[in-house]
Amino acid sequence: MIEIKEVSKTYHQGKISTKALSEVSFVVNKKESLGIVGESGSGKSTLLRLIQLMETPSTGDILIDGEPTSKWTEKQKQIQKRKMSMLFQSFNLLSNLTVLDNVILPLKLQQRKDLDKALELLEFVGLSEQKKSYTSQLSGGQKQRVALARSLITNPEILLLDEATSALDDRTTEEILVLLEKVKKSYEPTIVFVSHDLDVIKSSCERVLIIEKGKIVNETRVNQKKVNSMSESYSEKAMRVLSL
Ligand SMILES: Nc1ncnc2c1ncn2[C@@H]1O[C@H](COP(=O)(O)OP(=O)(O)OP(=O)(O)O)[C@@H](O)[C@H]1O
Repeated sequence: MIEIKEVSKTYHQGKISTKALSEVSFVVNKKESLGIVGESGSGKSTLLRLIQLMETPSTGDILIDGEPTSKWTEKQKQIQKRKMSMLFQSFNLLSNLTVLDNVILPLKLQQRKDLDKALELLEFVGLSEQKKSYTSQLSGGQKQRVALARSLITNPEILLLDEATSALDDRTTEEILVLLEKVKKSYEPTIVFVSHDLDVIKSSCERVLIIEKGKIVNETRVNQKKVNSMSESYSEKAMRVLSL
């Protein structure tokens, strides 16, 4: 369980201070999918970076399984970071590496190698045939599939998604959301999904926090609609959404 306890974050740039988060408190339960929605600049990415232990709160603390991370050594933080993976809007793939090498990269950085696992994950995301391609040859949806496979190679307990579908069109977004459901069933990670896209969050999260100007202003359980099957055509989706 992750507990965000009265966390504030202020950035200082010269004489300018920006309060990105203001006394934010909430928990993320093990294996749940928590959505965080809010407009641009509301503090969503800051929250993810804090959970990821890439930044530290100005005040307050982040507790992981009951332990305050502010008291952790760098080594303890490093161990926790390895239990988390992040998916970005911009995919963050290396264009000079093949699809397979991109997937295996997080293991290589830890001086480990597991080719079978990488191949299994490429199969899981439906990209076995592209394993030798360079990522520049792939579509946006395919790139995010590679990024998803790469994020799973370290068996993360926590998957953090920062606007992970925001660069994709509607159809491709649906495909990634279907894949995310498969990830949930097969790997049961804890998911924190940050997005400004309400439809995406509604499709993929059970519980949602609404953030505004650095404060959590509301929390709701999602009346979950089923993720649409991949067979729904663009025009069917358009009719469904537009006729609501
Ligand atoms: N490294 C930084 N230095 C200075 N200010 C920052 C930094 N990171 C974020 N901010 C500021 O903190 C506030 C919250 O930013 P944050 O990126 O967390 O919001 P967001 O909801 O993720 O927005 P977006 O959806 O546009 O990425 C903004 O006012 C932003 O300008």
